[in-house]
Order: sequence, then C-alpha cells, then structure tokens
Amino acid sequence: MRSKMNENAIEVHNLSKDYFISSRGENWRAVVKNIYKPEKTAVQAVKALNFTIKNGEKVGFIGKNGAGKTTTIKMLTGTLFPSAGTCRVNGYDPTKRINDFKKSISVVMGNRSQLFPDLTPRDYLKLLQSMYDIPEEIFQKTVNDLAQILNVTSKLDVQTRKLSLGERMKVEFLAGVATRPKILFLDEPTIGLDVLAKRDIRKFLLRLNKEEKLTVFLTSHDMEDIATICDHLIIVNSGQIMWDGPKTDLLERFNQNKYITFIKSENFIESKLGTKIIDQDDLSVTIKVPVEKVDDQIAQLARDNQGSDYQINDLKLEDIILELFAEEKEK
Ligand SMILES: Nc1ncnc2c1ncn2[C@@H]1O[C@H](COP(=O)(O)OP(=O)(O)OP(=O)(O)O)[C@@H](O)[C@H]1O
Repeated sequence: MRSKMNENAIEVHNLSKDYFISSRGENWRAVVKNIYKPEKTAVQAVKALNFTIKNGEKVGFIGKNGAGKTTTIKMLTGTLFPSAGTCRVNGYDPTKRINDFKKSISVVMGNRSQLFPDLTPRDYLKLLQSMYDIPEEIFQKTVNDLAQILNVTSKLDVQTRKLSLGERMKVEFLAGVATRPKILFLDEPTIGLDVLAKRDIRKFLLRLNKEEKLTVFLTSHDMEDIATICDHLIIVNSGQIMWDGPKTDLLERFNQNKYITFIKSENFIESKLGTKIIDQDDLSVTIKVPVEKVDDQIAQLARDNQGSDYQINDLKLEDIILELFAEEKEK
C-alpha cells in the first residue's frame, strides 16, 4: 500500500541478506557426498542495515569490494528477497514488485546494459514510452532536453552496438530518467568513462535532482563522483554501516588536519619527521599534520634539511574514507 505524501524515499530496517553457497569438497569422496547431501555455507552479505533517505537526497553508498552494496541495491529494487528485515521504497514494499513501484524507480548499472544492441536508442526509448504509457509530446520533449544535456542528440538514431562505451552509458542514463522515476539507483555508473563523459553525467544528475527533486542512490568507487554528486554518505564495511550522515559532517570531522607533501632531500631520515607518514615513494613523502602546526612543521623540516617543494593540501574525501577504514581496522 502507498503511504502518505512527504514520505521518506527509502526506509530500511534490519535489512539482511545471506547467500548460501555449496562447497565442492576437497577430495572425490567429499564431491560425491556433496551430490547426494550438499553442504551449504552461508555468506552474510548484508547484516541488519538501518537507514533512512529523504526525498530529493543524493546518497553515496560507499564500501570496499564485497561490502554488500550491489546486494543492497538489488533488495531495494526488488530483484532480490531479503533474508531478514524490511525496506520501503517510495512507500512500497519492493518484494511485492507491483507495477506502480516499478514505475517509481530506475536502475542504471555500469556493468550491465539494459539497451538492445540492434535497436537505435530512439527505438528503445519509444519502447519504454509505450510500456510506461507516456504521452507523445511530453516524452519527445523529455528525450530531446535530456539528450541535449548529455551531448548525445546526434547518437539517438545510431544502432546501439555502434556506440562507444561513454555514448552508450549516456543513453542508459537517458533511458533511466526518461520514464520520470522518483528514485534513480546507480551502481558504478561511470566505470570506464572518460573525464568529459563523467562531467556530462554528473551535471545531468545534479540538474535532474535540482529541477525534478530526483532522489539519487549512487554506489561508486570513484570518489570524484561521490564528492561532486552526493550530500548524504552511507559507508558500509562487511555488510554493516560504518558511517551514515551528511557529507559535510564527515569532512568537518577530518578538517583539523592537512597533508604536507614534499620532495625528499638526500639527508631525509624518516625518524626525524616526528609525525605519521601517510604515503611515500622514492621521491616524495606525505605527512599528516594538525592545521595549527603546519607552519612550524614546514619550518622544522626546512631547518633539518629534510626536503623541498612543500605542498599543503586538504584531505580529500578519498583520503578521509581510507582513514575511516584504517580506524575501523584498528578497533
Ligand atoms: N549470488 C551470490 N552468491 C553467493 N555470494 C554472493 C552472491 N552475490 C554476492 N555474493 C557475496 O556477497 C558479498 C557482497 O557482494 P556484493 O556484490 O553485494 O558486494 P559489492 O559491495 O557490490 O562489491 P563490489 O564493489 O565488488 O561490486 C560478497 O562477499 C560476495 O562474494
């Protein structure tokens, strides 16, 4: 049943997913035994997730490989049943897979195309138009506007198999939003794309979010994607939530420090630094220093003749997330 207006876009309560995999056995005896009585081991991919996403938020769902991101998206979009817990998406229970629910969301996966290689994008879009029963005039305007923002107008009548990866992904995006979903789920959507294609897609998402209040749920290993698009971050580790909150809160938590990167001198001695090394190679080294100590630290390094070409940088989102994972490991 549809819940009331002004609802949250996504509500997740204790959502869990276990996969069961059968082991083949270490020797032929075990293999034969397994045929008659298969032994199954459970993989806990998602462990009791709880989070809420408001309408119109742009959420970055971040985690290392195997953290449970795709599994979560599959449960939120109704392609996988949870082992425990519940979720509501646009007020619907995804497991019911009713048409109104399916029409209210779209999914774009960077590694799986939804287009038909033999059709042109325009033919595919017409198919969507009739499936979603969208009036001709509105649909044409939507497609033309969106194609222009994405710089793919000239590609709409080219057979899909002849498009480059970037052009195809742009058409996937276009098709994803041409049906006017309320939530767009994106799983690694810019994987393998060049900087220009990424820029067009980021601009496109920000515009749709602003103008249409489209809720965006994005998983990406590209921290530039996350940093430019998202305002709410959920970081997962081994199927559990490690951080859930506004991006600004996370940046603030780490903004008491700066990174200093410099070229090592011939006299460079690690033990003289007196501070944590973040990264180093044969040529350069990066250290983390509290903001108020940056000047003193550089003066000291210069006095000790430790290096040259000092550069002071803020911690980027990518660095912060790496530090969060490091903190978690130390616990
Ligand atoms: N069909 C499946 N059967 C068994 N185990 C699975 C299946 N799909 C995923 N897993 C396991 O569940 C865990 C979570 O996988 P998932 O694909 O959700 O991670 P992810 O965060 O999306 O990773 P990536 O960033 O690499 O895409 C992993 O340990 C994975 O091996």
